[in-house]
Amino acid sequence: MTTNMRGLFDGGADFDISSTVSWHALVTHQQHVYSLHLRELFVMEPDRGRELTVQAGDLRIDFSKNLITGETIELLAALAREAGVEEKRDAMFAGAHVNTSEDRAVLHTALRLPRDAELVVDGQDVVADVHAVLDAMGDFTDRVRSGEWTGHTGKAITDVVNIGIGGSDLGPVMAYEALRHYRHPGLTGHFVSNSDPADLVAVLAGLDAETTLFVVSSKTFTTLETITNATAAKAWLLAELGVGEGDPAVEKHFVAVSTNADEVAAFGIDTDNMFGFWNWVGGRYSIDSAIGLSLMIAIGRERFGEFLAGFHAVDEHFRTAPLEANGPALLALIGLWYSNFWDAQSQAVMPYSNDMERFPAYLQQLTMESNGKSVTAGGQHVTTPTGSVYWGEPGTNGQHAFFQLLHQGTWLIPADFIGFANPVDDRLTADGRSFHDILMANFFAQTEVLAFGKTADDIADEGVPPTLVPHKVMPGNRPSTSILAPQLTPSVLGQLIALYEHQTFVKGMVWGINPFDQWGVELGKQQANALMGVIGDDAVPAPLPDSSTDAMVRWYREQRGRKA
Ligand SMILES: O=P(O)(O)OC[C@H]1O[C@](O)(CO)[C@@H](O)[C@@H]1O
Repeated sequence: MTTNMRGLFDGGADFDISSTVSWHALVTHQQHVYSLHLRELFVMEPDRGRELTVQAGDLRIDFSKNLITGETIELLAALAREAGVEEKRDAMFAGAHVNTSEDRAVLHTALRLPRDAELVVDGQDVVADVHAVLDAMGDFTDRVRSGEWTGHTGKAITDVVNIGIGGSDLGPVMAYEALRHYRHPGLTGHFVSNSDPADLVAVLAGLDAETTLFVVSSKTFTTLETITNATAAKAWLLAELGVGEGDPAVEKHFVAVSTNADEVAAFGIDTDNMFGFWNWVGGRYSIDSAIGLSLMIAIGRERFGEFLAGFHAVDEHFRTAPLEANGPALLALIGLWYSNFWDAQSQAVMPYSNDMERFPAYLQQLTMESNGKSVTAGGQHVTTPTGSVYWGEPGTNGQHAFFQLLHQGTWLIPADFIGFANPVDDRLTADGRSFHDILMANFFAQTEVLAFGKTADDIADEGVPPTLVPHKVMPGNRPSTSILAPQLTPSVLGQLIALYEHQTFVKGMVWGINPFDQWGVELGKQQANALMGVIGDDAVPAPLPDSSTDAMVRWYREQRGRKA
């Protein structure tokens, strides 16, 4: 396969997804589905609960409570085919340069290939490279977990601080929290990301430098927040240990995860203690690369292997299942159905798992940094809305906060519910009742009530006063997808992440955009650097171009005791 995929991914300057036959068919079809309520759909198709459920690895994905019919799926699959989703998927897996604006392969799927798989890209044996790094991570992890790796004063490590931001933080912290049950009992993980010093200060306050290991995670090793935090952490460590800059103590307490060996060395970290990855791993697709080092230290190399195997199971499903029965593809296409044909602007994700609290935040970067684009890969302005706003909270907490709007508000907000049959531990009961059963009863109840609601007649029949009836009507017909798995294991977490990675890809491919670059975050970084000089300088700044920023900056300088 050629590595130059510009033709396929640019789609040709004339290709406009909203002008395709399938798109027009979906516009017409939407009017038909709009006239039906989920109550009617379940009467017309009594077995749709089973028929519209797809198995992807261990994930049981029930799409039946969506505003769809069998025909909707056929039309959406036709749209995906017209957009070339299958060819683009195959090209991505094969290592083609699908990230056209940066001329890079996109191979997070290679990070979870088994050791005996084969993939050579641009002359490089990718599988061998991946497993060499995994082995190095595993060896290091074993040494830290066993106490063989010690700090400068010979004490075993008790605390691991991951310093990173964006994809170099959200994946590690989300997975560390989600896999709480699998963590090493003698090691505590901490995550510092924000350039607000409060983040680092709060973490350092509870730490003993002698037993702390910092993992500085940054693909580029130039990210302002990460380098600032790492520099401050190094100064803290040196002061706490009573040694000076350049002291070899740093090597025992700082390791790096990066693609940039020069910057790692310049920072003062021994590149023997650097775990590498490659420019074909995007930041938001990197938790399964060396960026997962702090997670591997927490859960051990075997569990990390299971985590990767989970990703791979869903990769294989995505790669081989027909679109009509393909979990990630359907999740994407039904999401796109709401964005583009029902004017839905957001997508809620509700994990019924407290340990998955950070999953919605993780998905925000994955989906919104990927698909928040308004030009196509070929540089044309898109003709359709793209990237939804992802948000959510664990159930049941969300029920007592924003579910009111989901049930009776005016916006159409499709929601993904994620739940597990078995808790990772069920030691506590409430009067003999399982906590977990209470949690899951709520999961099932919410998806049921969102779909079917309660009519004015039913409410009146209960003797509710007529003036109160309209307030109590539950319209129903609110779509949700239920994603269930046997248990939140490392493998299942990997499967869930891969599910959302691939749904993000499919959406991007239908929209014709490049989900793998993020040019939109650059200008803000440059501007912050420019303003650093303005707000921190002794000299009174020259007038700034706009009166709002100018007045704010002068006010800020005054507050900080600087000349305004
Ligand atoms: O790992 P790095 O290079 O520090 O980048 C951190 C994050 O910054 C971004 O580039 C956006 O600013 C993300 O894509 C990335 O995950």
